[in-house]
This record gives sequence, structure tokens and C-alpha cells, in this order.
Amino acid sequence: MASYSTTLLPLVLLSCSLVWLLLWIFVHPLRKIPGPFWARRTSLWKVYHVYRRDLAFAIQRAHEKYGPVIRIGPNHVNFQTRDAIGPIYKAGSSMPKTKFYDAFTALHPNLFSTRDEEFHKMRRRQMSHSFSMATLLKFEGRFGKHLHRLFANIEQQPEGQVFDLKESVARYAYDVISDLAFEKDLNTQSNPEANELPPIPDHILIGTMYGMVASLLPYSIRIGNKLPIPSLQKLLQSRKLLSQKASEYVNDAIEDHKAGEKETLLDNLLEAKDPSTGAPLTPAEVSSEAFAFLVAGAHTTSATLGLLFYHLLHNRYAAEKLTEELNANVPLYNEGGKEVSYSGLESKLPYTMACIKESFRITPVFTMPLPRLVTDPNGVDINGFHIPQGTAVSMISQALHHDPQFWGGDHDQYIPERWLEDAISFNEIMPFGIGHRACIGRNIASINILKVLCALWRNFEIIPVDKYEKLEINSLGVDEKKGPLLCTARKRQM
Ligand code: HEM
Repeated sequence: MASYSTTLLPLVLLSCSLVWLLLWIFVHPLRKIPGPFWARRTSLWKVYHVYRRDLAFAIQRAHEKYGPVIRIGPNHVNFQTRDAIGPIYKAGSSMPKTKFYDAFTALHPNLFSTRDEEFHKMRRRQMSHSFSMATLLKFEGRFGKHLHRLFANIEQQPEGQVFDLKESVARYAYDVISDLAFEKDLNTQSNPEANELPPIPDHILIGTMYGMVASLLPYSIRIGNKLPIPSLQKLLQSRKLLSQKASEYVNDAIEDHKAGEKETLLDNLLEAKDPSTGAPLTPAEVSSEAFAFLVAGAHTTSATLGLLFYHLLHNRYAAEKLTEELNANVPLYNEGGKEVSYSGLESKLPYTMACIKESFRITPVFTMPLPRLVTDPNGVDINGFHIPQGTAVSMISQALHHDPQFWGGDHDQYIPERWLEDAISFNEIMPFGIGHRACIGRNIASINILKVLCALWRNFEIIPVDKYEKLEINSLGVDEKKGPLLCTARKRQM
């Protein structure tokens, strides 16, 4: 009897696997969509590439090999061409976010991670006033305070002293975002030894990795917490500390708000009431949003600045034209006072804006696929393929921004001039996402990036230590330049 069952069991298992494989090959509704062998069979292909920190590039390479529509998971299709933007990202609530985003819910659902479209509508309404350009310009002094520290740190260095510009701008970005969100000065610029940067990239890496096998959530998180892998436990611990810190800051911000003492991005949320119950938001709900500001806002801004400076320091022609334009339009700090006001700056600086746009195009930082769920029972047709209900569909900025059909054979070169031609608008790319889930912090990022670029480039001649350094990128959902950006700086006199 025992020997009968031991021979039967493997046979049953083998037959089941065979049937599953045949169904997969001949019946699966996405079977005609090409893609890497392992990606079509398992989501672990994505996990593997997140772990290797090259997911965006793996997907870009897969598009080069298999075409503009590919499978990057058993039930996940990625598109590369602009035609797909409308049906995926402009279809409103009929294309909600997928379970991938559950991995970014730290304490409570927040604007970024929620899959509930009604909740999203309410929360976005509650927050949009704080993120409007008019409100942010009232906080311009806050940006200025941190910019002065950045400026002073570079100015005070002895001439010829090598420093890491990537780290300097990262410290600025973390300090300013935390100040805007909680009016909490992280002080990472003034006291770098004592104040390490918060471990936001770790949080993003873990979220992206767990999110890639979202069907296993929340079990994967529980299992992950128990796995005796020291590097994973270190990552998880730093993530926990980060969310505890966010809660502490929020509690302080709530007290200050009650006392009418501080103005932060959270103010509108602290005043908001639940439309059905009339109750204010709980501290956990506010913390969850504040945590999302830090995660979605600080590393993205710092990584974008690091990459922008890399491009400018390694493209002499663009650097010279930028210098010319800034010299003609922006006063030195010691001439026209310390502040360059943001209002009207963009329109005075077309070449500078083209440099920023080109950096966003060639090295977008928010490169995780932004998956949406097909909910229409009849499915949808995108790029000539029928995609059934229940499928995740996405685009990644890295592939869209390097589509050779649109950008041409020189898509891998940093050429700001392409933005000066009338035919191309910034809407051709999606560094901030598109549609109703697009970035709410875009104005903050725009102010930060232009102000930092103007302040540093106008006032210092920055010289890279390695003029020929080849750019390498850590692609972990939000990308950044690998390694430091070592430079020296000399103050400009005119
Ligand atoms: C260069 C800087 C930034 C980049 C490249 C960026 C990029 C993005 C992208 C691509 C999305 C869409 C995600 C999706 O569709 O799943 C997004 C959403 C979001 N971003 Fe940003 N972001 C930046 C800065 C910021 C800042 C400074 C904040 C806040 C302080 C912020 C807060 C958010 C939030 C809350 C969402 C979710 C919006 C929603 O679903 O309604 N971001 N961001």
C-alpha cells in the first residue's frame, strides 16, 4: 500500500504540472505576448532584478529584444510607446493601482499607496491646496534657509578640497522635505557626522521587492521579518525606525499646529474632517501621509539633483551654454541678495529648463513600473493587444524615455537642445507619472531643482574629479547614481 502511494504521488504531481504547462502555453490569454522566458512564468524575475538593482534596465533591454509590448510577469504586461499612456493612465478610476502598492503602506493607507479610488479622491482633495504653487511660494523662505546652508558648506571649503556633490544635494533635499512636511529640521547639512540620512532608499527597495510578489502580501512581510538573513533584518529594522521617526515628528507637528505655531504641508490634513463621520484624521492617518512625503519626496529629489549635476559636469557643451544663460540672468549671491525668487525664473531660463528636462528624460528616477489593474469585464485593447480583466498593465519611464522610435538613435545622449524644438513638450515623458495618480509633489520638486541648480551653478565653478566617469545607476524602484559625485568647487567672481 505504501509503495503504491509513493509511486502514484509523483505521477499525479507530474501530470498536474504537465497540464498546467500545456494550459500556460496554449490557453493562457496573454500567451501571444512575448517577453523574457522567466518573466512570462514567474514574478520572481522582477524580484531578482530589483535585488540586482537593475529592474528598469532589464525591462528596457527586454523591450529592445521583444518589442513595445512585453510580459514582465505571468499576469503583467508592460508597454513602451506613448499610445499606451491614454488607456492606462488617463482612464481614471477604471484603472486603479494594483496590489503592488500595498507594499508601500507603512502605517495606514496613504495617498500614494491606496487602491481605493474613493479614498484617493477625498485625500487628494484634502491635500492639493498645500501642494499648490501659490501655497508653496509662501514657504519660499524655508527652501532658502536650507539652500543657504548648502551654499555655505561649499563656500567654506578650502579651494581644491574634494567633496561629494551627490551627498551635499541629498542632505539639502532631505532637510528641506522634512522641514516642509513637519517643520522638523533634520539638520543633516549642519551636522553630517551626527545626523545620517534617513534610510529611505532601503524602504523603497524593500517595498519594491515585496510589491513584485504582491499576491504573497502580507505573508511575505511576516516571513521576511523572521528570516535569519542579517542584511534583510538590518533593512527591515531601518524601515521600522523610519516610520517610528515619522510618527514622532507628526505628533510634534500636531501639538505645534494646535498651538498655532507652525505651518507645514500637513496643515490642511490636520484641519480635514471625514466627510461621512465629521471626525478629524487620526494621528496614524496623518503619520502615514507624512511618511509618504518623506519616502516619495526626499530620495526622488536628491537622486534627480545628483543625476542632473552628473550630466552637466560631463557634457561640456551643455555646461558652457548653461553658464552663459545663468550669468546673464541670475545675480551672484553677493550681488542681488541671497534669494533668487522662483516666480518667473522658468520663463527667463529656457536653456536651463531644457537641461533639467533632458536629465529627467535620459535618467528618470521613478522607474518602478507603475502598474494599473484592468477592471473592465470586457478587458481593454492597448497597442493592438487584447488585455483581459484582472491583468496588471504598466509603463516604466526608463523604457518610454528611451524608445528609439520616438527619440531617435541618439536617445542615450544628453542633448538639452531637443527640448528647445517646438515639437517636443514635457508631456512626452512621464517622470512624475500621468493622470489622476500623478505626483502631487511635482511643484516642490520643480522649485527645489531649479533653485539648487541656479544657486550652485551660478555661484561656483564646479569641477568633476573624474571628467570621464561613466554613469552607472542603482535601479531599485527610485534610481540613483551609483557611488559619489566627487568634485571641487571654485567661487565665481562675476
Ligand atoms: C523629482 C522628484 C519627484 C519625482 C520624480 C516623483 C515622481 C512621482 C511619480 C512618478 C509618481 C506617480 C506614481 C504612480 O503612478 O504610482 C508620484 C506620486 C506621488 N508623489 Fe512624487 N515625485 C517627486 C517628488 C515628490 C515630492 C517632493 C513629494 C511630496 C513631498 C511627492 C509625493 C508624491 C505622492 C504623495 C504621490 C502619490 C500621488 C497620488 O497617488 O495621488 N513626490 N511621484
